[in-house]
Amino acid sequence: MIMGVVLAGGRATRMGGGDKGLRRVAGQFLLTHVLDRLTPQVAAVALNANGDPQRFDGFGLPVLPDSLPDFPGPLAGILAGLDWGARMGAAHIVTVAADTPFFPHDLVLRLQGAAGNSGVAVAATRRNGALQLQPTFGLWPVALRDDLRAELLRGLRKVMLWAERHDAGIAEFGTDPLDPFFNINTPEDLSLAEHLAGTG
Ligand SMILES: Nc1nc2c(ncn2[C@@H]2O[C@H](COP(=O)(O)OP(=O)(O)OP(=O)(O)O)[C@@H](O)[C@H]2O)c(=O)[nH]1
Repeated sequence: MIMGVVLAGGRATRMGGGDKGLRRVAGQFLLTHVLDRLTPQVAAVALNANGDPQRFDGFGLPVLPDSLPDFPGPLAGILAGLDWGARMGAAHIVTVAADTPFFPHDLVLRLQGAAGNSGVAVAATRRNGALQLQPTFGLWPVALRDDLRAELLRGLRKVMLWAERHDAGIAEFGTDPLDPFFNINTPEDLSLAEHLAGTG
């Protein structure tokens, strides 16, 4: 069983603070766009976010604070997702970023197809021949959660470094007509997403 976890624990400094997922694109929360893509692909979904969980009440989903507070970066959110997956009896989780509204409808299937013996896979695209890794979009076995906890405590902060240590497979996605991992960091990105949502 694969569960989905939306990584929404960032600080959104380039956006001016607050929750990027609660910004609106085409009249809907960014998080709603993300959930519309993720929910059909997994058995259940949770949000990873710190602070007051009540601001997400309208989504009716579990809100998972980082398992290790004060460890900056998305790895702490992935660990929170793995701990939740373990409690729910899942074998794997798939993580997605809360600021990426157009990610592939076949993300989970393609990650499963790319995973090697370790069961780990991450998404990527290619630009001018070079692989662009998208490690916040990954398939992670719940059995690796104690390994991740130990690595975080040792100082590991980079998702891709942890993925490489577990021989991550790479699921490569096309970018025509749109980079599916276009993510929203600034108010200008939000305007562009508004335009893309209208034309897409
Ligand atoms: N749990 C958790 N998730 C994080 C943290 N930092 C980033 N993320 C998530 O990682 C993904 C990529 O985040 P970024 O856009 O690089 O960082 P951000 O904090 O959201 O935005 P900036 O502050 O503008 O860099 C998003 O899904 C974030 O929610 C963190 O400290 N904890």
